[in-house]
Amino acid sequence: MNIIETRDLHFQYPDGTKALNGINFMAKKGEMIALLGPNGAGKSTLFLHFNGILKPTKGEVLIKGKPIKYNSKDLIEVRKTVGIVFQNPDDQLFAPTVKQDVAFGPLNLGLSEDEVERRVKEALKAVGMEGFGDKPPHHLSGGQKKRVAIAGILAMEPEVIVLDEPTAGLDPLGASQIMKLLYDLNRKGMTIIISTHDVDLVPIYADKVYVMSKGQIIKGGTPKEVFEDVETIRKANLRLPRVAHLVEILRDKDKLPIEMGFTIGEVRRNLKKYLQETHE
Ligand SMILES: Nc1ncnc2c1ncn2[C@@H]1O[C@H](COP(=O)(O)OP(=O)(O)OP(=O)(O)O)[C@@H](O)[C@H]1O
Repeated sequence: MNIIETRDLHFQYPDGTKALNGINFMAKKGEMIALLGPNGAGKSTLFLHFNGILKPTKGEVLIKGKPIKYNSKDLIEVRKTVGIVFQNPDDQLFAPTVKQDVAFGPLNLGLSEDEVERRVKEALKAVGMEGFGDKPPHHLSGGQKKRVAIAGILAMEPEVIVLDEPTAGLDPLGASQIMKLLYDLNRKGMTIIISTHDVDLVPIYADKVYVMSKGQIIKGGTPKEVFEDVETIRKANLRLPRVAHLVEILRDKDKLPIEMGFTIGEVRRNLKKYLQETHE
């Protein structure tokens, strides 16, 4: 069963902007999905439908097979299942201290103080922000705010975590730490959906990739299936992972028949294979 599904989803903003034009999106339990697309493609708008913050103009959103009903009781249940980390952490952080911010969601779930404390501690540790609990969020750097925003959602222990550009604004080490954390959570069974412009990270972590352009999904599949369709990738103002671009150049310009790959590991294997074959 799909844990999140949209059927023929359309959305128009009050000013008339048609941001989504017939989206059929599917996330199965336990998948790690990356949504790619240029600025303004509709990624954030789609995400805001996943926990009922926005209501479709047409079409429907199903959580665990049930259409969202948009009454407050139903929305509480939906938000227990699906947690969203917004693109801009300033939209998410508002409490006087980091600790209070991360505790806000769990407290609203009516959990005991001990349980809230445990979750806050664990979530801050997971994002590498233990020791920052007493700081006001507005004194943190952009990347630190992002981590705290992620901790706030982790502390809710949702079944699905949706992150709008989780690595944007993070330094390279911070970005790989966050991706590694999401990967570990995914291995433990959590469904993870991210939007990103970081095409180098996608083939390493994602099971499934969707490409959006102008409010539509123009391609979906495994990273291999998606990145092999170079025409669609370039049409959506995206690029190949750099390591794949290198293979493309070696094949096209240098006429070396190296098998395509999308991660450093894959390309390394393919290069070694090629070198072994030519030296036999
Ligand atoms: N509140 C709003 N009112 C009107 N139009 C909006 C609003 N928010 C977004 N839009 C428009 O909807 C379209 C989709 O925007 P959205 O933010 O979903 O794109 P995105 O793919 O997340 O882009 P980015 O990669 O830049 O974050 C754009 O044309 C945008 O200008």
